[in-house]
Amino acid sequence: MNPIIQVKNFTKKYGDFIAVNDISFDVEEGSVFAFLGPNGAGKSTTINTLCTIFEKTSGTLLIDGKDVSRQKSEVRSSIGVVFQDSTLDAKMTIEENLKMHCVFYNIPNKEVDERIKFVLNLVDLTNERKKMVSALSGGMKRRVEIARGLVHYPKVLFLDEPTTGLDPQTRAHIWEYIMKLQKERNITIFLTTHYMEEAEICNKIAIMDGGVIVAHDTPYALKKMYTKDKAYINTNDEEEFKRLLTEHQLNYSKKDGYYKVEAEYLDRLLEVLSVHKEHITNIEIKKGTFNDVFLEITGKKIREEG
Ligand SMILES: Nc1ncnc2c1ncn2[C@@H]1O[C@H](COP(=O)(O)OP(=O)(O)OP(=O)(O)O)[C@@H](O)[C@H]1O
Repeated sequence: MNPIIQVKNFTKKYGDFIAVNDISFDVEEGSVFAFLGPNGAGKSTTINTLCTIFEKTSGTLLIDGKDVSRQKSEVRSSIGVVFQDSTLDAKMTIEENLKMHCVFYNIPNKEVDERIKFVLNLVDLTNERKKMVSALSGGMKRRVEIARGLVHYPKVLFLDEPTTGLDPQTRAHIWEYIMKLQKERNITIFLTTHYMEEAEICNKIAIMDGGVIVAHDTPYALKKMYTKDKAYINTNDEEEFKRLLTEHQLNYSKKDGYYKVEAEYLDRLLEVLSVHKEHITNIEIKKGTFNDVFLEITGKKIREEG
């Protein structure tokens, strides 16, 4: 395992206010890493410091072994950044925007065409390259931003809510590109999202709240730790069913005519169901969701899209 991003005891203060309080985490090379948290958690502060835009107050932040405070230009050539707000020049074509970025990054002239061809192919925009950015849909603009973030061949791509405001089909396409980058180019993706189903398909997730990291693990481990499966049951003998649940020390609640029973103690639940089977009219088992994980850890619902 090779950590391409290393954050150690990072603190950032704005005046007396501690926005990020002594956090440490690593991101493995070639992984897709989701950085989540409610509003004001400290995500943007952390990302902006990693991207060399903000100065840290204390701690060590390394990207590909380079210090983000002391080796800014080396770090900048190792990272690509796609922010939420478009920074494309709308009065230029896709190709012109990419060319401008190549100049900015001192890409040798002889390599420019090949690189532009390569990144446009990655996001399926080869045939659109002569189009003006002003004429593109929101999804296409986001794809151009991703292509531009890649044209200097970074090792890490930072994506700040890459799919916010896009329709489900375009979101799915953006995810295809993200996964392709990871698999075929071994690019490390560091992203923020408020779509829990997107966080769930990442390799690792860190959840920030109040300036600290409150959870950091695989989606599977977090789900296992923070959610419980539940059984939704209808019965035609409620009194007897309640008696059995109580006798077997199973927590339950009743809503809209069905009993919601925690399926944590499966052996006890199966015993109740077996004794009571003649009276059960419907049963459904629901798995815990990643929304439950987020709610359980932060006590807050993830921001819904407006
Ligand atoms: N320039 C600043 N001066 C003072 N306080 C700031 C500044 N920038 C951010 N903060 C505060 O620092 C805390 C962390 O902010 P940050 O933008 O990093 O959070 P976030 O997790 O990215 O939130 P969001 O999801 O809303 O973007 C917040 O309380 C915010 O108000």
